[in-house]
Amino acid sequence: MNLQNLYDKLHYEIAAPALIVLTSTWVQVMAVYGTTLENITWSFLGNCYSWTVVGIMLTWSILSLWIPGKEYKGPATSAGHVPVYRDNGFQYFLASLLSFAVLLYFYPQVAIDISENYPQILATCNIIALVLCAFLYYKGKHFPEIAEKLEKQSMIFEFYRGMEIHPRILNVDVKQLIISRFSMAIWYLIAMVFFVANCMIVEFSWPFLVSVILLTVYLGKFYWWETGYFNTIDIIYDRAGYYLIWGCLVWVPSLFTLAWYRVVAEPILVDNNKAWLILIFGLLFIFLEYRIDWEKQYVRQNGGRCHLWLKPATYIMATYKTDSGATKKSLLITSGFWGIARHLNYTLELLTGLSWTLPFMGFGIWVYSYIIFLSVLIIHRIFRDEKKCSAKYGVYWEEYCRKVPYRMIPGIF
Ligand SMILES: NC(=O)C1=CN([C@@H]2O[C@H](COP(=O)(O)OP(=O)(O)OC[C@H]3O[C@@H](n4cnc5c(N)ncnc54)[C@H](OP(=O)(O)O)[C@@H]3O)[C@@H](O)[C@H]2O)C=CC1
Ligand SMILES: CC(C)CCC[C@@H](C)[C@H]1CC[C@H]2C3=CC=C4C[C@@H](O)CC[C@]4(C)[C@H]3CC[C@]12C
Repeated sequence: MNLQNLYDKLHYEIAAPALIVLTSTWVQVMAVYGTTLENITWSFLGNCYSWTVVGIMLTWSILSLWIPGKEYKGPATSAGHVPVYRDNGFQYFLASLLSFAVLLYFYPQVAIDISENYPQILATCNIIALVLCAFLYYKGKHFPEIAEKLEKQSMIFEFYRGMEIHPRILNVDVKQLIISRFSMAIWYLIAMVFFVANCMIVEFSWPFLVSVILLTVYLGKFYWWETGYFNTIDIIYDRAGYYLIWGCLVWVPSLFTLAWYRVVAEPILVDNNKAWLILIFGLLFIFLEYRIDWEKQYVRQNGGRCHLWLKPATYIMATYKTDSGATKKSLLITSGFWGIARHLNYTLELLTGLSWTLPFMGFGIWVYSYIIFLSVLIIHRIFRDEKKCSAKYGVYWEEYCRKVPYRMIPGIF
């Protein structure tokens, strides 16, 4: 067996089933042992409370995509299909923020109830996610809406990877619903709820508030730029399978919220002065990340005829061929932040995640779970993205890598 065969065997036959088993087990272990809350119990089927909470969140997310409003057309797939999204992300964010705040103001006990039912909420998300992934697999296998080119693989791998790129159910784009509506909102709801529960069980804490403020600004930024997210590899290339759908329905509300869950019933150890410093740096990181994503959009929209950092923008005019054989042009920016490192936005993503974790220093390794996972995800993503860019742009990508030799930290990596 040569190296390529060995890699394929590992990738298709071992990694995917192993990840399914490991991640779904980890979620349950963490829900029971990841906190010092006293009344934690667990049930594989969830309970009435958890089904109500998840049901309301799902209905809220579906409604946001059903109400009439502005549309955004995403990039065409290789089969020429143009996905259509609802362009009301920021309104959805503001409405969610307001509703959570009103709910917590009039019914603060909900914070304790949700915190104590957190394992059941995850169990409920898990059931919904597995049923949805099975449905999407069946639908994509037997009734795909768009005939995309697809390599045949083992059933487990296809379930993990997914079948369709842009599946729709009841006229709703499944990826927009699950990734950018449900998972981002439940991430936020859980963080807010743990903050209020901490105030009620222990006492009000500025460092905890700083952490929630940073998440609020980060998610606000995400929704402000939501249509930009429809141009990323998750949306353009990845299929709606276990990785994305289970990941966003279960992994995001569990692992991404673990730091807050760990400290929900504990007095916070970091002092207020450190918390202010973390807030200043965290806001700076979020702003810089936004600015990097913005620079790419700005230079490309202006066809390169613009300034970055008070100087004319520089770029490589790359050409590439589409699946239908047509030749197209695209800019690879070599000035501004894109001239410093090829994935500086990922560096800032990590620093931002770290900034809302640091207020919980002193509580051991649990609170760093998200940042450890994100580091692995991002390194893996860099190699996936570069493979994609190298195949798309060929010599132009090589030229870009020569001009901008580092990926995340100039001089190091
Ligand atoms: N919290 C989390 O779990 C994660 C968050 N993120 C965040 O999501 C956001 C989007 O991420 P993502 O789409 O992965 O990454 P990028 O925004 O970095 O987009 C990568 C794409 O940009 C284009 N590109 C690459 N280099 C250049 C250049 N020099 N000039 C112009 N275009 C270039 C290429 O696409 P093309 O085909 O258009 O040329 C490439 O595939 C980021 O802010 C990131 O930090 C990402 C991963 C995980
Ligand atoms: C099943 C698991 C082993 C892995 C699941 C991974 C997914 C949950 C995540 C993969 C990519 C992630 C995201 C990418 C970009 C984003 C933009 C950012 O501004 C907000 C977060 C996110 C949407 C993020 C969400 C989780 C992933 C989809």
